[in-house]
Amino acid sequence: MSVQEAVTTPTSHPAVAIDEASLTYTVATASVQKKSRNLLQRLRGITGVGEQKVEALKPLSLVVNTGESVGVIGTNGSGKSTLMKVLTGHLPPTTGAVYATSTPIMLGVNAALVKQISGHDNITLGCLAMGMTRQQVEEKRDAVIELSGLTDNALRLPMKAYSSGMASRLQFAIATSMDPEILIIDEALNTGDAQFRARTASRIDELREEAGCVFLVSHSLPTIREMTNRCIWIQQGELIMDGDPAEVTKTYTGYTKRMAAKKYKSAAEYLADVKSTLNAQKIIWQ
Ligand SMILES: Nc1ncnc2c1ncn2[C@@H]1O[C@H](COP(=O)(O)OP(=O)(O)OP(=O)(O)O)[C@@H](O)[C@H]1O
Repeated sequence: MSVQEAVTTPTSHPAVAIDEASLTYTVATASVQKKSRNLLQRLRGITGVGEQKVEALKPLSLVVNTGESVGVIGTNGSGKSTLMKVLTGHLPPTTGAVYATSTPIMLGVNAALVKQISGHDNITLGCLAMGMTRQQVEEKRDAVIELSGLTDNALRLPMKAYSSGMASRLQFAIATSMDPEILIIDEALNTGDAQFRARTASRIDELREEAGCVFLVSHSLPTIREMTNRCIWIQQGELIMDGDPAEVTKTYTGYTKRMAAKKYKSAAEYLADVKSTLNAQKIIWQ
């Protein structure tokens, strides 16, 4: 769907428009004399520093509307995180552009929480860091605590005493306390237990209802099916499929099964077949 179409459809309001965005990393590499055979010789033979380009994301266009929660799937190294970093503005696209109605907030496993201070203090710090006033932090505190599901005792402990699941819960609760219009969750949910997953699912629903839009990057296909209403499959930096989560995850499994069985030729043909049916979005500005 184009932005033009999206705008003219009464029920769709684009929250994010990715217009032919691509990303190529530049990596510094050591230049080595060709004759070197073993590691030591190769190290001795280093003649200088070169550069290597990694095309992590090929030009990709996508429009996501408010109220959509989009699952992002793809095998390791397929470009999912890179796309999310381009969305949040952490990485400027090499070509193309990204437009969003507000700054997308990334909730990732590495989001900044301070291990040495208590959960309570992390709530204060995290909320202040997201731009809340002290008064807003106090207004939100109970809701954050409730969503985290952590006891007062746990919240008094320094975060270094938390399990990874407990840390994820708190991180999720802090990050979503802002009611961000566009929220990106990168793998953060996989460490939670069933009870927490149910809470996050209902919080994601709330965000969607509050006219937000959510991107969820995950290798857990049940999580994607449970929590999203649209799914995109990225492979080798390209958009392969975009549609209903049940259908996309099923098709994707067809690919991963071939890869796991080392049927590489068949997997490549399957991928090309699926991609050929993609109705690629093109953004037309009015
Ligand atoms: N900082 C970087 N410098 C150079 N290349 C990078 C960098 N980060 C990622 N890449 C490369 O870009 C490609 C896409 O990586 P990306 O992290 O986006 O994949 P991903 O789909 O998120 O993978 P995973 O599921 O393993 O997290 C890979 O080939 C990777 O090696």
